[in-house]
Amino acid sequence: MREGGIVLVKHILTIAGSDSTGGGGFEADLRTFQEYELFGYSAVTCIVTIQHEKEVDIYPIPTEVLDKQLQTLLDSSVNLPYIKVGMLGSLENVTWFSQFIQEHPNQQFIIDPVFSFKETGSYLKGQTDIVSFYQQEILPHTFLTTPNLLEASLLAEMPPLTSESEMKEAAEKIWQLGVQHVVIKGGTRMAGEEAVDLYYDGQHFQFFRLPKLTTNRINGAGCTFASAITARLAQEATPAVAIKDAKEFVHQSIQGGQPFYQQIGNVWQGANRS
Ligand SMILES: Nc1ncnc2c1ncn2[C@@H]1O[C@H](COP(=O)(O)OP(=O)(O)O)[C@@H](O)[C@H]1O
Ligand SMILES: Cc1ncc(COP(=O)(O)O)c(C=O)c1O
Repeated sequence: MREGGIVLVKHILTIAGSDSTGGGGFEADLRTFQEYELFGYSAVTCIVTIQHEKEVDIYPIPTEVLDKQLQTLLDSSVNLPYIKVGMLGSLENVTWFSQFIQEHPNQQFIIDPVFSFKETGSYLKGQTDIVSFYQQEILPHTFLTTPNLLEASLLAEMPPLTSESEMKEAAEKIWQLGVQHVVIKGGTRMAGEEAVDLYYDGQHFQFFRLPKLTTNRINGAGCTFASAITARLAQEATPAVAIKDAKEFVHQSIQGGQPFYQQIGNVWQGANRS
């Protein structure tokens, strides 16, 4: 759309934490939105720092500050129909968000339930309560969710998922919580040569497969995948098309990943520029 001589772009919001390593969090989301030529906004939920490659500290933003960020954005004249949500960072923030999502029935929420860290394999504090808030209060109001294999087993209350049939069973259980579209990321955690993701809309299963890349530059892959899906939805793609495009986008971003630590590096969204 044009206004005078100016091209007007679509606007999109992420509610997410800051990843001080630069790879994940709202930093990844905004870089992704930019590649899709969308005007990205962020409301910051927490700041994550990592010392000596293993000590993860999460500094949650107080809920009143979260409220004020969202008021600033949602009171404006811009339209933000699609909102991506990443790490909320504390049980207080998860509780706050449960209320927020229910008060905004006209927005479509894409929820990436971030419960654990790839860098260290550690989990968020208060994990059991956090998972039950997602199950009972958040997912029933969610348009699309993108758990990884670990998060899917927690949400579906199943043992670790090791096969495509278990992914299907978990997707059905998560869908029964009330979310409209479920995407389970098999990623590298699933055995085999392919990075397999599963989409379920309550009726049909669809697998998305691409070759597994041999690289450790994968920090931010989950955030990039969910924000690319949100970007394509904002551009009016169907969920199946949005997932297919996002899968190719994150694949390119992993392939063009940049070094950070010796053990793990960061995905680079700019690798999608031809
Ligand atoms: N090594 C890899 N090669 C190709 N695709 C990958 C690789 N690792 C992850 N992916 C893909 O990246 C996306 C994010 O997955 P994953 O890294 O499992 O998420 P999370 O960051 O939430 O744990 C998925 O589409 C997954 O299949
Ligand atoms: C704030 C924040 N959100 C999300 C993530 C998850 O990143 P990924 O996309 O690798 O799952 C991280 C990882 O460090 C993070 O710090």
